[in-house]
Amino acid sequence: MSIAVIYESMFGNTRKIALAIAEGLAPFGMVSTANVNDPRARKAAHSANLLVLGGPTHVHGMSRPSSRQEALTWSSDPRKDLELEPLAPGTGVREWLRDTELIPPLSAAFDTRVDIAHLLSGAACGHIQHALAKRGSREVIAPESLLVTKDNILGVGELARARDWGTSVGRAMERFRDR
Ligand SMILES: Cc1cc2nc3c(=O)[nH]c(=O)nc-3n(C[C@H](O)[C@H](O)[C@H](O)COP(=O)(O)O)c2cc1C
Repeated sequence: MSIAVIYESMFGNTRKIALAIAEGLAPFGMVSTANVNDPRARKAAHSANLLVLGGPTHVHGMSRPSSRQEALTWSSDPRKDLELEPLAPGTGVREWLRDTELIPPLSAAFDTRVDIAHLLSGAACGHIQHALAKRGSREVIAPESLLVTKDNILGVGELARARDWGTSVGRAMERFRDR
């Protein structure tokens, strides 16, 4: 099976989570991982059986040009101590999904968000899965949020949880394949 793990990330948290998910998926097929602003992302999606797509939660949902602009502003505030990802300026998951011609038949969605009550944080992952379904892709497993602190630092144990979730995605994908 060919698996594409595609992510958006302004400050690196979602990139690290995506790489950990890819590790968990490694026993289940050929895994390619790419940022939405890397041309390889589209190529990987076009040839994949399964797309695992994720991004940061911005304003309770998927990022928009305005929220990514806000993130750029945060990164130039020395008090926040945030380093911008080299591939950060550009498109987001929402636009990438809209502009990618071929979306794999199977998918799973994830996000990163702040570790506070879901009612307060919102979560991008459900919106991403909904957008994938609108493109005709079937979810193999429920969307998942991985958590960061209010200071934008990955929570303790979240990389391990991401690896385990990747393994669960792989197992779920196999159940779909065997049907
Ligand atoms: C403009 C902006 C808006 C955000 N809005 C939310 C939000 O509504 N809920 C939330 O839980 N986190 C929110 N966050 C925090 C990010 O989801 C979180 O820091 C994420 O891990 C960043 O991922 P990244 O490092 O891959 O960019 C927001 C961050 C930014 C920059």
